[in-house]
Amino acid sequence: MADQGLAPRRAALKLLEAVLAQGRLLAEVSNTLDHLKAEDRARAYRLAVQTLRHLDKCDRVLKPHLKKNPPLIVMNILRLGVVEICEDGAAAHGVVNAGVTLTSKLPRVGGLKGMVNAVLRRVAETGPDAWAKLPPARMPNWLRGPLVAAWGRSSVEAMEKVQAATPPLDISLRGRDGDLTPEAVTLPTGSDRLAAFGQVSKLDGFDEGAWWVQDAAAALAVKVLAPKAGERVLDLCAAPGGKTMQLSAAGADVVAVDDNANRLKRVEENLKRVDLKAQLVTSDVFEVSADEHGLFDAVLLDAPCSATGTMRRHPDLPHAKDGSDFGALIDLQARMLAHAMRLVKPGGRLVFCTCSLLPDEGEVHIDEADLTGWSVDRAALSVEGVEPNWISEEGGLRLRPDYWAERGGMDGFYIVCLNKDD
Ligand SMILES: C[S@@+](CC[C@H](N)C(=O)[O-])C[C@H]1O[C@@H](n2cnc3c(N)ncnc32)[C@H](O)[C@@H]1O
Repeated sequence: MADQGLAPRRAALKLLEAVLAQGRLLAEVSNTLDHLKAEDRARAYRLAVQTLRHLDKCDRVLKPHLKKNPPLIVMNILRLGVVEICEDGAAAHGVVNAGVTLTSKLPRVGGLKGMVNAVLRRVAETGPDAWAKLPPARMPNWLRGPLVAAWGRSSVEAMEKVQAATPPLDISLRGRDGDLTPEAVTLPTGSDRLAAFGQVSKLDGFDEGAWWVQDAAAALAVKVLAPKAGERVLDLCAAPGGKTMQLSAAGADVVAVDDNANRLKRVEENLKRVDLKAQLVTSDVFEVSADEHGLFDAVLLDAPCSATGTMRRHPDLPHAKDGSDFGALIDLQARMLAHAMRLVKPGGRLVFCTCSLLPDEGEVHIDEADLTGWSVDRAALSVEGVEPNWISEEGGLRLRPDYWAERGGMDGFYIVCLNKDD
């Protein structure tokens, strides 16, 4: 790292500060890297992601060498050093020098450069062995507690093991005849997976619009909905449009709604690239009325949620959040579900899903919803590749990062299909 300059490290520190001190998500602050050349940008982002992915493990390696934790900025310099030495196997002298130089230039805490030097030297001696013996990084307690209560300790440990690895890239093909790189393997549910990949837009078939990036778990929601050609389908909370593309590719007549105009623009761009169509509506879900749009054969509601199911791809999330906004999200999901149910034709169906690992954002909604005139459609879950133990008591699909662990896991998701009486 050091021999490639300090700029990417400095940028990685800024990203870590934004996540750990300001509670911002990496996606919200990645534009702070815009001034860097592409190679440094990628390196800075990767360093920040790796540090966040292994944060608890970094701290455990550092603990024996620290009398007390230094200020956050210095702690983050040490954490970056641990990741480079222990995870990346970088040459220690370069990492130590970089850590010392970065610390020495900091206002007020520059005097800690001697401590940084001593600690990183000790990490270079004993850190890699300690690193190899440590269990995967644990999630922060605010999230680990509820997940252990929901799924049990050993399941959470299995999730943490999957989340410790860089996740593969999942792809949905526009048609099965699409041309993809030969390294891709087809998963039991039909998504394609690449274990290693570089820049996504440089992969075979991207420019031709042969596929789009979509986690295999996320792709299951539309498979459960099973759209038929010509059906009118309402896609609520549609951006950035992975599910919109699936619906349109199946030949459905899609109305896609999102209240975020910028994100809906991405749906437009995505549809254009893959040469698919949908009617795009910038609107709050609660403003969508049967008077204006009629009733639909099927409605897909991919409600805003804690996104705790996506942590293996977004390891910043558990460190940026503290769960304080989840109550409001759970309430919003319940109200959205009730509204979406009003937009389904008699005899039609509704798929509700969230990329959350918390039962309060999934199973509990179905347990508590007023389902008069509706039934939970268990048969809809008979989708290729879905395993029986993924089906939950109330008839939804519970997907977890530790499923398919040997293949690289999957996003956590909850998906349920409800049928409206005729
Ligand atoms: C989980 S994401 C949807 C992902 C999308 N279905 C896909 O497959 O690519 C949730 C979306 O809900 C949108 N959203 C949040 N609150 C909304 C509201 N009240 N009305 C409409 N859209 C909303 C957000 O802008 C965000 O794009």
